[in-house]
Amino acid sequence: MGPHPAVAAIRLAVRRVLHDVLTDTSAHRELTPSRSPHPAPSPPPAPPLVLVACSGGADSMALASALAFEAPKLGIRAGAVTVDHGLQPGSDLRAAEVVTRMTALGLDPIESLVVHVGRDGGPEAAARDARYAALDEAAERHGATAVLLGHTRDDQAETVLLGLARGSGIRSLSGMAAVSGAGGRYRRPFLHLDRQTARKACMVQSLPVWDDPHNADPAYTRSRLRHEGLPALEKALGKGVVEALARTAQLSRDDADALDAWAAQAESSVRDATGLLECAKLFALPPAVRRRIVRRAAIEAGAPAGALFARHIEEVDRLITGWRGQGAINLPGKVVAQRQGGRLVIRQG
Ligand SMILES: Nc1ncnc2c1ncn2[C@@H]1O[C@H](COP(=O)(O)OP(=O)(O)OP(=O)(O)O)[C@@H](O)[C@H]1O
Repeated sequence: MGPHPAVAAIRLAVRRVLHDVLTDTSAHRELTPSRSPHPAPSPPPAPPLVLVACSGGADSMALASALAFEAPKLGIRAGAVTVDHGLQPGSDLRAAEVVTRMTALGLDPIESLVVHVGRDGGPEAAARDARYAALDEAAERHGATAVLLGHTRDDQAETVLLGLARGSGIRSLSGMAAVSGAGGRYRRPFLHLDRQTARKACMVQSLPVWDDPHNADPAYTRSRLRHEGLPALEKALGKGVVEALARTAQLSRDDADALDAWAAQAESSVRDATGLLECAKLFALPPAVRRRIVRRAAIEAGAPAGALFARHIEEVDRLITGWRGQGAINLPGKVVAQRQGGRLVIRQG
């Protein structure tokens, strides 16, 4: 008898990603030229290492179990990292528990990292920044080829809804990428898998899971969305809404990539000989392309991307499309945008 369908599903998802990782690694090796004209026969390359980022929750426990099962069959070493944010009493005990569970799965190396969570951008963003910094550092130190994250289709649907509610365009509707980070380090094998499948896979494999109290804490926006927003939407629109939102993410990502490429190409044609942006030429472009050029120029001038919102760009855009002698516009990062003699000048003020 084969494995339970939920276990088969998580293993297949991980196997696919491991194949991608292997393909990318061997392509990279072939592309990396030897420095010496007469290279000495090199020792066989060490088997690649893939780490799983595990919180002890159902999604990443399922992920860890599937990685432990699939990696050896492909000659890949499999390890794990758990991050202790130190935000709840007993978080150190939980981290130790995760290490025990990862050891039982046969993963090696296993790391438990304690991080300091600051305050920038709110509690969720600060914890995430600290976590990714720790994961990056661990990946570098171990020379890991990839780090697997347990985000599911449900997480993706939540991310799309959060983007939609912010009103900030299709880039934020495109949610999380299946591959991201430096050199495509982060991989999300479960992005097309629903949360229930991961939970079920843990249950049938008798893997104990830890339910993060933050996930149920109504103080967190994502938690309210998970426990109130999405169920209400499902009630009103039907069960397929999560899948539809995840599909929206993929479609939006493709559209956003195409528009970004268009804007990058169009940019040189709207600059004058001195490199300044010409308002008449910008005006002739479709708004989606024009606003992207404006945004890129603002970031180039020093505006932090994370603090630059759609309303900022819209206001600068009005210097081009609704010119009536407006004054300079202040942007985050002390960047100033103004219109001067038919040119749009964006620079540090
Ligand atoms: N403390 C942590 N240590 C290591 N990895 C983590 C930690 N928290 C989150 N991750 C990684 O990020 C992914 C997404 O985390 P997030 O908190 O958004 O989702 P989650 O629903 O809590 O996931 P899970 O059920 O796996 O805990 C996790 O699946 C895991 O891969």
